[in-house]
Amino acid sequence: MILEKIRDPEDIKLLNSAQVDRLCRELRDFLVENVSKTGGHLASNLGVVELTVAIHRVFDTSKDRLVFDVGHQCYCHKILTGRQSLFHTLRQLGGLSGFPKPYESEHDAFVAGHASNSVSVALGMAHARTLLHEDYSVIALIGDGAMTGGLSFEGLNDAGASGEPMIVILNDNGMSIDANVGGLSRHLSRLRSEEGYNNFKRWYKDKLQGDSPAKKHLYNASSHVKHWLKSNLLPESTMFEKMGFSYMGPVNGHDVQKLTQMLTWAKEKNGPVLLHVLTEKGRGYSYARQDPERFHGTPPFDPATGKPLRQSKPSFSSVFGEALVELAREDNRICAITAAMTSGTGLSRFAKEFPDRFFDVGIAEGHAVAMAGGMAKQGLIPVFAVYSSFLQRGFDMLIHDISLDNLHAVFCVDRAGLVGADGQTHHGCFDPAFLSQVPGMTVLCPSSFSELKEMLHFALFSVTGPVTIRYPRGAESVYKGCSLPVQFTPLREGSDFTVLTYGILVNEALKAADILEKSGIFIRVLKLNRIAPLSADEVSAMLKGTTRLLVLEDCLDAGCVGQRVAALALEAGVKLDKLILRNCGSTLPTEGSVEQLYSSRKLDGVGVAASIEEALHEQ
Ligand SMILES: Cc1ncc(C[n+]2csc(CCOP(=O)(O)OP(=O)(O)O)c2C)c(N)n1
Ligand SMILES: CC(=O)[C@@H](O)[C@H](O)COP(=O)(O)O
Ligand SMILES: [Mg+2]
Repeated sequence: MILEKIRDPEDIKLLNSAQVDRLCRELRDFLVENVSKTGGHLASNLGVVELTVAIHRVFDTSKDRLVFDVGHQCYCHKILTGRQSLFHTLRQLGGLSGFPKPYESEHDAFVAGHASNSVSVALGMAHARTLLHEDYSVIALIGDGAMTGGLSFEGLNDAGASGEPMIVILNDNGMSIDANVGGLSRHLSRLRSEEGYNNFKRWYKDKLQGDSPAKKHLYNASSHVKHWLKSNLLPESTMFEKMGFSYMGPVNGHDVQKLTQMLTWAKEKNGPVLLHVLTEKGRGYSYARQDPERFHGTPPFDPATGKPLRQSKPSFSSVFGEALVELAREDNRICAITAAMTSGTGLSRFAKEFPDRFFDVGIAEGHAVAMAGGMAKQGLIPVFAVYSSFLQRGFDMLIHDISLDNLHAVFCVDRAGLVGADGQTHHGCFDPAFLSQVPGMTVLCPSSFSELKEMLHFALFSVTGPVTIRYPRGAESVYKGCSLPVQFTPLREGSDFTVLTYGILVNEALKAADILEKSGIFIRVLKLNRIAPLSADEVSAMLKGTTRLLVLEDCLDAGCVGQRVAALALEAGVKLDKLILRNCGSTLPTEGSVEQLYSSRKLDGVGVAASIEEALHEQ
């Protein structure tokens, strides 16, 4: 085994070409074997095996700065930079992160998880190197999907003009999570045809050049075809050159030798270079190659069949998607928008049934929000389904392009709260605070599938201004009730303590009530159905009879609902003897199962019950 012997990435530079080929094969086997157990972003990593090896043959990532975009394709890099023996802990509590983390290794130059920032970060590093008179290379590795994000254009625009020596490696596999979309994607596929053209030219010369009169005749007669192909299929110059980059490629991203040569040239250039690399997502594992979307982020699976080990259950996303299709059949003003997350947000069926009313805008959340504003203004009912942490990108547009004109756009905020294995960059821990700050925004929080459906109907047809429905990753739990969107619903009565919560955490509050009941402690469980707007009168009505309160949430503390409830209670003259704000605190949890993370932050039934018992003993 060659892979086992790679203790340091410098070892890769010593391998001969046969050993490099073997290393690539072993890396693929290692990825499939491990990710089949842990789950993770398999297809993207299988696609960058040769590219990662070539990068390590040319650069020293302990000093040269390799900035991953999104970072879901960093597994080979982690394996080759001293983390092979820990790889079985990937995406688990206390284990390796699935994304680059500088705290894990000096080889991880920068945090990643959200798309399209790598060129900006790399340019910042290049400026630092120049101003501090240091000597190292800076490389941004960005996919064709991530390049659809507006932020990457801002970075390219600035970097191209800056003249700073840096390399942007564009890993073009034609795929985002789903097929890539938009004008850039079309430009890239035209550039890709250059590789096809070069291959054709080689074949053409090979076959038709020679001394025989027949070959000469055929060569002359057909050369106009070659010229036509060149002038009609290939662009005159690339957008990257126009922005100030030296463009190199496209190059076969599975040929380590060619890649090594190109990277060496790029390293020597004294200015910004864009190296266009063509790769195949899922390469080397037939199930992933045939269905790269399914293997983009996969749960554990059987490597022999490619089948997931557990059957997938209905989720809030799938229930939302089905419900939206039903409603869209009734009302043709309803449109669905996704920012490159069609399947993740449950919109695949909508996309098939209503292609004209379905908009995949690429990884462009800010644009999606502003576009929803335009649609709403002109009479449509836009529904933007988006993961909570990615909507952070659209905060300004929520205020400027939606709220200021009180437009009726619907935001279906998926992955709200803790998401589990993706960790810090993906937890939806900010939206309760930032959505509640948007003037005029209604924020609804279903705790069950039936409630989600009810609230979707209410949001589409009964709310006039902007409205959000926030729901978690995965399935509903024990609570399957349905409260119409009234402000709050008491789920359990008791006078010793009140637990106020919303969304999926009602299940933990109910568990706490069961645990405490066994010790003769009876708590009131209040379920908030709408966390914004919230008034002093509503809080006063909610807390009638309550003197001891615990507010349970899966977001960060600053700006959480508990803080608002406390302030409004004070304003309303509600006197509380005891107040516990139980949330994620001021730091984002890392990776782990949602249950483990709840437990680590005492957000689970056991933790809540223990806190209440402790508080009662103190009194
Ligand atoms: C701001 C933001 N929006 C959405 C995502 C979700 N996301 C992660 S990877 C990905 C597709 C990236 O495609 P590409 O960069 O081409 O990489 P590939 O998977 O093809 O290797 C998307 C949409 C994200 N990480 N960040
Ligand atoms: C890398 C990335 O941002 C996405 O692929 C994310 O991991 C998807 O997560 P879900 O599994 O929750 O859809
Ligand atoms: Mg891609």
